[in-house]
Amino acid sequence: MKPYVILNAAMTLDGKIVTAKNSSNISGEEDLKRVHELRKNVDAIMVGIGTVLADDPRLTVHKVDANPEDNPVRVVVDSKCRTPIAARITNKDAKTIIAAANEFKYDFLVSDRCNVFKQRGVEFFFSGDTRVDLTALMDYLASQGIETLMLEGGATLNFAMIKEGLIDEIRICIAPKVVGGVNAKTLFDGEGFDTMDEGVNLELTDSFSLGKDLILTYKVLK
Ligand SMILES: NC(=O)C1=CN([C@@H]2O[C@H](COP(=O)(O)OP(=O)(O)OC[C@H]3O[C@@H](n4cnc5c(N)ncnc54)[C@H](O)[C@@H]3O)[C@@H](O)[C@H]2O)C=CC1
Ligand SMILES: Nc1nc(O)c(N)c(N[C@@H]2O[C@H](COP(=O)(O)O)[C@@H](O)[C@H]2O)n1
Repeated sequence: MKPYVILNAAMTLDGKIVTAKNSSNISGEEDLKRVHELRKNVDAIMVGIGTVLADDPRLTVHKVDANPEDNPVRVVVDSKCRTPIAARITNKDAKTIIAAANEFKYDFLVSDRCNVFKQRGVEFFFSGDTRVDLTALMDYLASQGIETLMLEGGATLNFAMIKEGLIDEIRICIAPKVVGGVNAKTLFDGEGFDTMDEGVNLELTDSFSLGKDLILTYKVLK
């Protein structure tokens, strides 16, 4: 059992989702409104710990009209429980689940940080030995009533999710910009596949201009 997973991201024409110096304002205003309408229409939104540490995102609906109950559940994939106490995703604006790995479970559960998170209502899910078991996580989220999940990056988690066959749809905003840089993260990093034959095949289902950007929607072929 798993939620329907939509990966949404913004990238430059050369496939970069952030520069090597961590600059990531890619989407135009119109696209950000589209993203927040999508946030409003899913049950949960998930990012990797790399994104939390780099951006300190809110992961709420704050660029279009919304009520507090429109905020999706926030899920952070954080094997080693590195989420900072000051991270905005741990505030009370929405429910938050931190998914961590079993190796770090006992030390974390007795830590002061864990108590602070618990007081804020943050929940935890442990799976996998040293790294979060993403399939088990999807199964758990589905058991919690989460039917639709928006994956919002970053590069490492995106690849792990698609490699595990857990992404159903991809919505990409391509900004008319090129930034280059061998150290700038792309839409899918991770270890990559060795051959084109191993690559994940997609089917283009929609494409349209939005302000200065181009929006492409793909179904992931399984
Ligand atoms: N332009 C865009 O649409 C977006 C850009 N970003 C950018 O992406 C960057 C962050 O990307 P990354 O550093 O790649 O971090 P990430 O957000 O993909 O998190 C990766 C981390 O997740 C943890 N993790 C735990 N279990 C895992 C598993 N089973 N598989 C994979 N990872 C697992 C690991 O600690 C791993 O290092 C940021 O600079 C952010 O600005 C992030 C989201 C959207
Ligand atoms: N769709 C999109 N376009 C961009 O240009 C971006 N930089 C991102 N980044 C993602 O949005 C998160 C910020 O969320 P809040 O506004 O703080 O709620 C950021 O962490 C990335 O996941 N997305």
